[in-house]
Amino acid sequence: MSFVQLLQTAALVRVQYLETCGSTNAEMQRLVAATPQLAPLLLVTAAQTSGRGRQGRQWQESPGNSLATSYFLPSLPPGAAAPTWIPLLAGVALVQALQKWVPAQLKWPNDILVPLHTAGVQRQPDDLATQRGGFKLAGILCEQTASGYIIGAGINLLTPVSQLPPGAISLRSCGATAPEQPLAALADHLLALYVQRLQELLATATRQPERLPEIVAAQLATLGQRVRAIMPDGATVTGFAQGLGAYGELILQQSDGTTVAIAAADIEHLRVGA
Ligand SMILES: Nc1ncnc2c1ncn2[C@@H]1O[C@H](COP(=O)(O)OP(=O)(O)OP(=O)(O)O)[C@@H](O)[C@H]1O
Ligand SMILES: O=C(O)CCCC[C@@H]1SC[C@@H]2NC(=O)N[C@@H]21
Repeated sequence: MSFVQLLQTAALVRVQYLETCGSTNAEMQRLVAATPQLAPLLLVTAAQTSGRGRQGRQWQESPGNSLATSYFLPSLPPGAAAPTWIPLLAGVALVQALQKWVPAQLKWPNDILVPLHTAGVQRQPDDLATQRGGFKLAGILCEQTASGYIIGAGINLLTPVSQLPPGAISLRSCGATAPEQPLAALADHLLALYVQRLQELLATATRQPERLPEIVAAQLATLGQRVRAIMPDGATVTGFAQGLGAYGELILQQSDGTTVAIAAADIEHLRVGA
């Protein structure tokens, strides 16, 4: 029995595998619209053809080498953490699952990185990897619907370096998987670890929301760095990433000592002195 079948047997989540799909998040949106009372569900494909990132950006796939998945969370009950924590919790769950293979870290808000000088990595750092503070192995895209939240995750599993975009890495090109390991077994093992951890964290968000800042901060490579935040309107804020706010915002301390809470931005790591 596979790892994901074990999850299904324990009734943790229903899993639907798709041969191919444009975007698992878009497919989940269609399912949610057709079935308003949809229960938790995991959509999975290794052949996504038009994956999306934040702000209409593209998530590039290498069909047969990468994993795309979307988890539907119907709701968070009253008294639970704010939904702005969901993408960060998904990031933590995926980071902790990937740590079975590599020293994965979270970059606020939605990037999963492997540190630049990790042993075994078959790729030279480029500008994008340096700016992010690591090679991008996976990304999270959460979207809200009328009846819940869609938690999308894209992971580069076996993609050769030649097919990866600048600044990216795959588990295989980290030297973390045996060359003969098939994608299905790897994907299955990773998904089971991810979904289990995600459900634990969502339970914590419901019962002990006060614990979230500490849980997320423990995996967040962004904290303690000097960073530039580029806001959706293009404005920039530079500062020292000090901590997380009540809604999961990134708290930056500016050079004049004042702090600012960043709710949404692209984050660049700055070299000391920049
Ligand atoms: N398969 C992939 N592996 C790693 N990175 C990818 C892949 N496909 C696309 N990307 C990167 O992911 C980004 C997707 O945009 P999105 O805004 O969701 O990410 P972001 O986290 O905000 O951006 P960034 O990673 O540049 O900080 C693109 O900028 C692209 O560089
Ligand atoms: O760029 C990012 O960091 C976020 C990328 C998120 C990609 C995943 S793949 C599964 C799900 N479906 C999509 O269309 N996007 C997300």
